[in-house]
Amino acid sequence: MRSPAVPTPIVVSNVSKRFGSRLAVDDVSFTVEPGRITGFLGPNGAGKTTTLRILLGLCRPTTGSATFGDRTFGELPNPKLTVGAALDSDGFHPARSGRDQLRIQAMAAKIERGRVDEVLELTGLTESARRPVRGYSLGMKQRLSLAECLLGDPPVLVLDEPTNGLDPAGIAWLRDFLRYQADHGKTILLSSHMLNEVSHLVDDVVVIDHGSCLRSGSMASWRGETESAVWVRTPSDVELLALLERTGHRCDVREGGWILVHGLETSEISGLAFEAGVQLTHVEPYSRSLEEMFFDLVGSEQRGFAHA
Ligand SMILES: Nc1ncnc2c1ncn2[C@@H]1O[C@H](COP(=O)(O)OP(=O)(O)OP(=O)(O)O)[C@@H](O)[C@H]1O
Repeated sequence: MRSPAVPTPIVVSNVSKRFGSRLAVDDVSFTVEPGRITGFLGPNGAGKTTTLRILLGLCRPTTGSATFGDRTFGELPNPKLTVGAALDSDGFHPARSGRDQLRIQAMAAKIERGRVDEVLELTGLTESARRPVRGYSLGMKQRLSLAECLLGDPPVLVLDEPTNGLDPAGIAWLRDFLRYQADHGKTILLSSHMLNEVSHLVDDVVVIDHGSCLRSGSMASWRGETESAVWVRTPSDVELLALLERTGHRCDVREGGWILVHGLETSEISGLAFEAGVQLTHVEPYSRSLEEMFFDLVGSEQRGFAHA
């Protein structure tokens, strides 16, 4: 019988990493809490992988420290029992079956054999477990990486770009899988440069760009700080635009007759239009995407990266 894993935060304190003249990570600090899914987000080259490599003991920080609880990766007696890490889902032996890959890993980490079938079940791979990995889709390889992470039932999961190559159904499966793990107390840190893709997966965000941490905290508080806006449609656009101008409200006219009104809630624009006798046929709250919130943070000159 395994004893339940002790909830373990990830603590990154003032980590910097210099490669020659390049400062890849610049004084980054954040904490990842147990029971939460935290997105480590930023464009290509922002410093995400370097930070994760430091956390996982694969690279030494120039300054600062990164720990699981109060221990660095190197200080953990059997790391697989504390942290499950997936940095690369393409490192499996193509001729070996998924089950054999996991058995070898389990043996090396002195984990009981029965756990292999449990993690195959948890990741939905039981049916394909005896087939060689060369026949697996990218999504199945991602699941096999997750299965490997779970072998030691660790309290912490660290996943580098886990949505890479997943179709919408795969992303939906990953969301439910991660939520289940977080609800069972695991600390989950996942990196991604596809901001909108992960916005529905994460509770908290750490945003990094050019090696510096720009923001850390909950998605909800970040959303709460962004300006409200409302989509409306009206058969009387001239009257509505005149009303908005009179009342000092900024708006954008978009395709299909939609008008985006800034700085108002749905009830406020409805009340304003009703009092002025302007009919509205549609009123919908506008929700800013994570990508747009990111650009608000760094300035619009960096818009290029999102489609890289
Ligand atoms: N071993 C290395 N030697 C020199 N420079 C490096 C090394 N590893 C990373 N870098 C540089 O450090 C910066 C940060 O790279 P890193 O891979 O951490 O970014 P990233 O956010 O993970 O990007 P991506 O989303 O593309 O994986 C980049 O400019 C990269 O070229």
